[in-house]
Formats: sequence, C-alpha cells, structure tokens
Amino acid sequence: MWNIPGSLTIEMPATPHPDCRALARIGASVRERLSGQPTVRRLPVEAVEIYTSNSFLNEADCAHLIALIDTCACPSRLLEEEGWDGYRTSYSGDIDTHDRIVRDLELRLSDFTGIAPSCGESAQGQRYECGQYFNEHCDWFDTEAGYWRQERRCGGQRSWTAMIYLNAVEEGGRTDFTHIGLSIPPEPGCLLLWNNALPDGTPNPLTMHAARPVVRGVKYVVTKWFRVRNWQ
Ligand SMILES: O=C(O)CCC(=O)C(=O)O
Ligand SMILES: [Fe+2]
Repeated sequence: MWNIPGSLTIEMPATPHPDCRALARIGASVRERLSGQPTVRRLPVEAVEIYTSNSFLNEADCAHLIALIDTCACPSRLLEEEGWDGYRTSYSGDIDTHDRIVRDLELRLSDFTGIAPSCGESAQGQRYECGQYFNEHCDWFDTEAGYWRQERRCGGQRSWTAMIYLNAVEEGGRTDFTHIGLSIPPEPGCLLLWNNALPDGTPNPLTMHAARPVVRGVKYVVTKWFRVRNWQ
C-alpha cells in the first residue's frame, strides 16, 4: 500500500497467482463453449464449475479402454511421495496415445472444451480394485511445492479436468467433492468436467475431491488434465 501525503491511498494488488490470467481466460472460453452444448449439464453448485455429459463414450469404447488400462496399470504415484504413504492405493497408467480410440477421445475432448490438443496431458487410465481409493486432493498444482519448477516449464497450471467413468461399480467408488457436499456415482460412459480455477483464475480450493473406496467390483476411469500452455 502506498500513502501519498495529502492525497490518495492506493491499494497494491497482492502478487497474482502464477498463470492466473491464462486460467481466467481459459475458464471463460470453456464456459461459453459449454453453454451452447445441448448434451451438457452444469451441476447446481455455485462454488465450483462442474459439468456432466452422459454417454460421452459408448459401451464398446469403454470396454476397449478398460482393456488398454489393464495392459499399462501400475501402482499410482503422487507428485510428492514422501510422507503420503497410503494416500492413493489405485493403479494408473498412460494409455497408448497411438490407439485410434484414445486419439479420437483426446480430439473429442479438445473439441468439446475448445482447449487445444497440445495443452492436454496424455490421457491416463485409473483402476481401483476392491478397497482401493484416492484420498482428498485438488488436481491443481501447489505453486509453493518443489515440483512446481518443473511443472511450470512443461505447461504450467492445470486448468480443467476431464474424467470419464468406464464401468458401473457394484458398490462404492464414488467421486466426492468433499467441501461442497457433492457425491458422484460412477456411471459408464459419463464425462465429468470441472474447472480447477475460480473465474478470476485463482486455483479453487473447493475443487477438493476424493475417489472413495470400491466396496464391491472394480472401477475404471480415464482422466485428462489440461494445462494453460503446451504440455511437453
Ligand atoms: O477416480 C476418481 O473418482 C477420481 C480420480 C482423481 O481424482 C484423479 O485421478 O485425480
Ligand atoms: Fe483428482
């Protein structure tokens, strides 16, 4: 804050969050694009922009992706491993980006959101067996953490998350947005899409979510995170 004697007091803005202008711009353009799509539903939560689109993938494509995930899934990792033992017990893998159905899916997600394919991380498959889960977390990067130096260089902050459920789970395996009381059951082929930032581009802490344990059955999802710049 500046005090200029005998005149105004000028509030200086706090240091803007890294990538916040780009996040605000991307947020606005995706919002506008989705508002024109008849198959999209905005969930009735003010604090987080979350959308669903049922039957985004058909049964055959879901089955194909499940088989691909089974070929690449390894114990999931966290960006920071130390001190976080048991926080995520699922299996994950980068699915084959040369596969025609994976390529089509990536292009469709880019077309759907209007975010350039080059900003998308490669699609990742997740598998949760009985009892497996991923505890509460946000998908956006903590820009104070050690890993941020690297992430900043390879695409910057995550803007939107797109996640598609590939199968029905007999019991459990819901995605809970824990701070806004939203609990989403896995619905085969359904796309869940959310903005990790607020409209002003600040990372949104109310996007905190968890994959609850699978109680009966197995759960498969495909996730794609979009960055503010080209991901490499
Ligand atoms: O599987 C889910 O329901 C959520 C997965 C998730 O949050 C993630 O992979 O970042
Ligand atoms: Fe997540």
